[in-house]
Amino acid sequence: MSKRNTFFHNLIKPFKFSPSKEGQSEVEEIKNLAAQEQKIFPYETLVAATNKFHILNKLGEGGFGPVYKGKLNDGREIAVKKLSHRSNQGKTQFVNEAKLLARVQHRNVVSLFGYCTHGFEKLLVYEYVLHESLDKLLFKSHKKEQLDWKRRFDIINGVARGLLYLHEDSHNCIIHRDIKASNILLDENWVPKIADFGLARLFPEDQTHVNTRVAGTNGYLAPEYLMHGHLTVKADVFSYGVLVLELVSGQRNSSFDMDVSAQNLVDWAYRLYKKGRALEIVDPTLASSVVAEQAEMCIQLGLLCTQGNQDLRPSMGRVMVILSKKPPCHMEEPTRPGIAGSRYRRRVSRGRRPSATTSGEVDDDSSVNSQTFDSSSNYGTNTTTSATTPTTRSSNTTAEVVDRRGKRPMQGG
Ligand SMILES: Nc1ncnc2c1ncn2[C@@H]1O[C@H](COP(=O)(O)OP(=O)(O)OP(=O)(O)O)[C@@H](O)[C@H]1O
Repeated sequence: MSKRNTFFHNLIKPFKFSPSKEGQSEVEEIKNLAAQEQKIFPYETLVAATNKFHILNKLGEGGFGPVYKGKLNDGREIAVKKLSHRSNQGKTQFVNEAKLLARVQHRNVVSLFGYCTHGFEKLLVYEYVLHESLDKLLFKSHKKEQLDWKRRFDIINGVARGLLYLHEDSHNCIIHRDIKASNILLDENWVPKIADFGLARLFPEDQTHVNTRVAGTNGYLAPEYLMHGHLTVKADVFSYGVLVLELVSGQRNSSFDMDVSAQNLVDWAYRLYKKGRALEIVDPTLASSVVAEQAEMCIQLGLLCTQGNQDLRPSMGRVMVILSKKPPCHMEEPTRPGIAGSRYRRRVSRGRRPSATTSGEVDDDSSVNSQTFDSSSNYGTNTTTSATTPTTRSSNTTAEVVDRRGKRPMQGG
């Protein structure tokens, strides 16, 4: 090769992709790159770490499949999530998405150590988080005492920090879409860690799934997301607000029964707040530990986050500013809360459009027979969109990495 040709060859070399000089496919190259970043786990390593995915190592089963506890040779404890086989997503894209998520690093977000593909199997490898998820402590009368006010306030702060990171400081803006007590794990120092972030990226919607389900998490869904599929960071802010009020009150928003005249916890809190009696929602278990000014501030903050008008909800940046101030701190007056949505797994028949009620609930009596609440549909994805436009795939359907105005640069599927 002449000097001149060598020069051009070197110039274009880095842009050559598939197949490369060594005959590597694009997938292999990505695999090798990831391996260098130590993100790929050989299947055999995970089999050994979990004792062949032994039932005794099963931590539980969520919407994406079973989760197993494991221990690596280097001593690290891991949680291995075996994704169920519903996705028809290609391997390359799965690897790319998993790589993206594995770069998300924050004290208040569960670390994704890496991933593995093996035949049809797709697995995610997380850091193991010692304590149970928040819901298992907060809503169990014999356990909630472990969560005194300081711990709850720290959790409110920690989750806000984690969400701020996902929304504003990670490589892409990541909208979680499924913030709820069961997705907050607590480590050995009670540091809250947001789990299940970005999982919808690994399970993009496709036409065949669109008409079969409405994903579901009770009581945390922002009304505009539920009713119109309108997804922005403010949907997470809404769910965060519900979580804050749950932490202060020890009550589950979805199964609230403290006051028959109130529709749910958020509504109850708002009514009492308007009467100047906000502190009445505070969990009696906190009687000896609560700092009243902080609790008052958190209630107002929770109400600001759950306002029906998403434009009035604070950003997570503003939430952090509020939380960092010593009470009493000046805050906006919360306006009417939106009614938190519930999503149920149901079969939506083609051609039949469920109507959305003013409460934000999707009213579809055709679903009654097949309405089996099932967290396995819990991708936090296109609930409303699929419910209202069952045969098309909306541009909102798979987005949780979007820009701050709700547009998404990357398309799954
Ligand atoms: N990194 C982890 N460390 C320790 N336990 C975990 C970890 N990730 C998940 N678990 C446990 O595994 C179980 C299943 O978790 P998963 O996140 O799959 O579902 P879920 O949050 O319970 O339900 P859903 O999918 O409906 O949100 C839960 O009991 C959870 O506490």
